[in-house]
Amino acid sequence: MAAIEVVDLAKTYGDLKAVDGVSLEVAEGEFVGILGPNGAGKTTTLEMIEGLRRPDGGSVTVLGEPVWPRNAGLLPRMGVQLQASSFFERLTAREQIHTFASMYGVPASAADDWLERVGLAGAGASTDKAETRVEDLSGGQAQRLSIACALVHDPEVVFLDEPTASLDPQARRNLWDLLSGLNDSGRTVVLTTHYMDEAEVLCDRVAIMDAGRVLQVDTPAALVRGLDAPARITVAPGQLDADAARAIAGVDDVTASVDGVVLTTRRPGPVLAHLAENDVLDGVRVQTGTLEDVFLELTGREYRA
Ligand SMILES: Nc1ncnc2c1ncn2[C@@H]1O[C@H](COP(=O)(O)OP(=O)(O)OP(=O)(O)O)[C@@H](O)[C@H]1O
Repeated sequence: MAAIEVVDLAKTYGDLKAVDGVSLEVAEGEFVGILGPNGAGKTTTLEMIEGLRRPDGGSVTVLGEPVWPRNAGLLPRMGVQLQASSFFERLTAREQIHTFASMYGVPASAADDWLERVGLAGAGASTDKAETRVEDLSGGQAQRLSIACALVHDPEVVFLDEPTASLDPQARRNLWDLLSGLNDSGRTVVLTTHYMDEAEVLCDRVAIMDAGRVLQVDTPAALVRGLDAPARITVAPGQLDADAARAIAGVDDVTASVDGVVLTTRRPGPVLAHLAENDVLDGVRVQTGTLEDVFLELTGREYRA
């Protein structure tokens, strides 16, 4: 049985089709990302899957049960982190998560364990923030706390809405370590993100969303493999002149840049072999397609998060 089954989901605001026929199946234990630019419809989709917004059309089941009308029986089995994390004011981090724990009948010791697991308390934490008020936490610390609060009742399915939005690159990477461990114990995780690299690093499969529709769903590697995009091979400066590069069989285009000579080719194998034979392989950089290229191919537009 799929952990999550979304069929032809739709939501309209006035004239705007915010979600326009989205279907998606998530297997148990899978980590799936919904990736798209601002306004693509990710949050609306996620909140309908969570049972927080009423769909205008289509259906959602989580763990085999319909999420709408509001299904209170599912709440203990789901962990939900909303995009704007809201906390109880003036509580410390520890009081905050204890409050969440008590709502689910979870012992305070389990809540303390979660503070440690997300690095906000205990010997492993670089800075112990358990007794810090939530409004005095940094953005990254607040995100860690809100994820811990969403997980404190050990849900089977976890939903995260842009968990690393507005964090600096270092804090994002720290949070990735935490998130990548989330489904180790078989939890199903669905997150939304507008960061391509995040989707690529964390997710088993990625649903690329734009203008209310899911354009393609697959593993990041398969999405990129399906591209009809050439490889770009950059040879370090001073090793190869542009005319010699143009003469290499399989090279479609050559441009000079400050990084060296850039060869565009759909047959990187023979071109690299030629460079090796001519002893100019040192410092060569090969770039293949990225999820940005996939988005460009699917929509005809550059990806702008
Ligand atoms: N309650 C609402 N009333 C009217 N329009 C809405 C409402 N919620 C969302 N929208 C619109 O629906 C579209 C999709 O919004 P949504 O928040 O789902 O996108 P998103 O992909 O999550 O974007 P972001 O990355 O900016 O959060 C946007 O154009 C948004 O302005």
